[in-house]
Amino acid sequence: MTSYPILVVTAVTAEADAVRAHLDPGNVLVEAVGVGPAAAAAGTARLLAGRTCRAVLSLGIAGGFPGRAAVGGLVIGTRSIAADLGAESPDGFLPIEELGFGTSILESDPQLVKALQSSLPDAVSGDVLTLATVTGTAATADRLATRFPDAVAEAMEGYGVAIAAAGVGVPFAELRAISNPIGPRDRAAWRLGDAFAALRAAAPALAALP
Ligand SMILES: O=C(O)c1cccc(C(=O)CC[C@H]2O[C@@H](n3cnc4c(=O)[nH]cnc43)[C@H](O)[C@@H]2O)c1
Repeated sequence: MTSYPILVVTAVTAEADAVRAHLDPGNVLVEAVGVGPAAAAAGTARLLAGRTCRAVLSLGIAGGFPGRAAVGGLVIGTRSIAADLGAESPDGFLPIEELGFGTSILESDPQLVKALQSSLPDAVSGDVLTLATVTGTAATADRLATRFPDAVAEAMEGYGVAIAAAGVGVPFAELRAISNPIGPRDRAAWRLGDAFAALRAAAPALAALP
């Protein structure tokens, strides 16, 4: 029986290389499409056009909410949420649901989540926020942590990949390795080596996905 490949979408080549080296290329296709939700959606849609895939994964590094996801650890996204898609108001942020323009929340496929959880038992599961701007102040981090009590991480692509996958009815999930805590910008504190090591270690779990 034909087994269609898994498509793994990353933002940058370094993320793609981290997992590609540990995978059977016939079974998993890994492509970097650029940083941010727009590049992620456009790149994923292009890769899915004229190709059948059994699942699509958004994969890469991310910021972790302190106390919820540790630097160097892995996060399995149960939902990918476009946290800045909506409108400001004097009474606070209004998500697109409240504006009547669709949904800012896309669920990961439960079977993919279950398979990842079973292959990666140390990973934390929870919501992963998608933002066009990396959080860089304690005030924004606190506001997001309050608005999204189940969020464990933020990155810049998951919702974009998910919307492209949903457009063609392909199961989606998000897997992230934490490179930095979410909070006041401190680029020197980013632990890219630890996060890339976690991505490399997670690669075999991708090949085992249903
Ligand atoms: O601020 C810098 O100097 C800088 C240099 C290189 C890369 C960056 C990024 O922001 C990379 C964004 C890239 O990584 C993901 N990511 C990692 N941590 C976070 C975060 O705390 N919040 C949002 N995104 C994050 C993201 O998915 C991008 O693909 C900055």
